Amino acid sequence: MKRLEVKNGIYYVGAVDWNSTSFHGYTTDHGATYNAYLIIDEKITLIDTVKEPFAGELLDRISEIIDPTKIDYLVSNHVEMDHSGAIPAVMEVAKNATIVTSAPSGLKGLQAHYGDHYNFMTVKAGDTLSLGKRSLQFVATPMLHWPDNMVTYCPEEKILFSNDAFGQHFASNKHFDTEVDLSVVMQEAEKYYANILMLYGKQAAKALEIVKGLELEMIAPSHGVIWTKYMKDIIEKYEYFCSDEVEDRAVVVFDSMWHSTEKMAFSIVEGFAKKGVTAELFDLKARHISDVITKVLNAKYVIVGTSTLNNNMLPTVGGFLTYLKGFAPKGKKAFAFGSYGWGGQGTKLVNDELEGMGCDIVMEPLKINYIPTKEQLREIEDQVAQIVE
Ligand SMILES: Cc1cc2nc3c(=O)[nH]c(=O)nc-3n(C[C@H](O)[C@H](O)[C@H](O)COP(=O)(O)O)c2cc1C
Repeated sequence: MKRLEVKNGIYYVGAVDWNSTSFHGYTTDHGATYNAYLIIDEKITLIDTVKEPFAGELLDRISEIIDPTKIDYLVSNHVEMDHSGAIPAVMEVAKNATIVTSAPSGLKGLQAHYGDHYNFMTVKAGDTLSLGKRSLQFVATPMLHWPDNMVTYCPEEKILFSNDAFGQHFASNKHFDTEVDLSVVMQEAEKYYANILMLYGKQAAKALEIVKGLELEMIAPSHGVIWTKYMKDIIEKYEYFCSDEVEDRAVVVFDSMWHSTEKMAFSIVEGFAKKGVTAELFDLKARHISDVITKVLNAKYVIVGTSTLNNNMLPTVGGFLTYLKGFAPKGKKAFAFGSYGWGGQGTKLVNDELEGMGCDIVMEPLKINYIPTKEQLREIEDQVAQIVE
């Protein structure tokens, strides 16, 4: 195995999950990595671990550098199992190691996952741990995206171990931002932010202020590539993601049994086009909700369509709305649309859901009985064009 020294005496010892296609339900089209870092100093320190099935790869990478029994500290920035899953395997080997975690949530979370039989040291915001020549400073980032989250800064090396922040699901045997296709990595960073962090925009903005106050040469997240040359770019992206700024852009998302609602969706896209507004169409039979949510981030309009099935909306649309609601999309401009046969309850239910989650309803539900005619479709285009500001 190649030893990858990312900075003086600091090594990448993570794992590449080439075959990952789903990360707790979010699609990972470019695979994933679980990054861990080993610091060689008077105190040998491991920053985070990997998902449990990759414990062997982690220990093999560590063994290329030192005997893993010599690990003194294991810093757990986040309890979630993609970073903590290999803690038992590491502790089995490094019997004298101390796990460094946030108080109280990190400690409680790790004990609930792995028991209380390890040596633990709890740290809080501003605490410093000396490793010898280097030190680690801990920065609490609660609810980014669990209560226990923290990031770890090494001032002597000007490196931030940022855990989930600035991460991307992107498998590669190249680990720096300068070595990969940056456009793909940036898209994956956006998808990661949208699906994992979007709900916590306020906390993200606060954490960004702290990060901007640090002297930095490198940001080493626990997923994807390490930021060096493009550090400023990803920080600027994050500032934008967590801002209230919206693009004059619409996301039109729907499902349809016999294409009637689909025809309406096409006309809605055309209606936006008439006013020069970019609108993207997502058929929930073909597109995954994690991709749709990525587009919802910073979009002005979310338009949701369903036909009526058994007095209800289509189940895929219900699933999407449940996911959307979790992100509290307050203030997005929205309306419901769809075809129906008799009762036509589907669109009203979608409308009520959108309203209930705080969207700004800009039009009564657009409903068409069975198959829309050409005239009706033209009318839909005009109605949509009228609501565009
Ligand atoms: C299994 C089934 C159940 C349906 N249930 C209802 C219903 O409860 N109420 C209603 O208004 N229409 C109902 N419809 C009619 C559809 O909503 C209607 O055919 C509509 O045009 C389909 O639009 P779509 O092609 O976009 O799916 C049902 C259709 C099917 C196939």
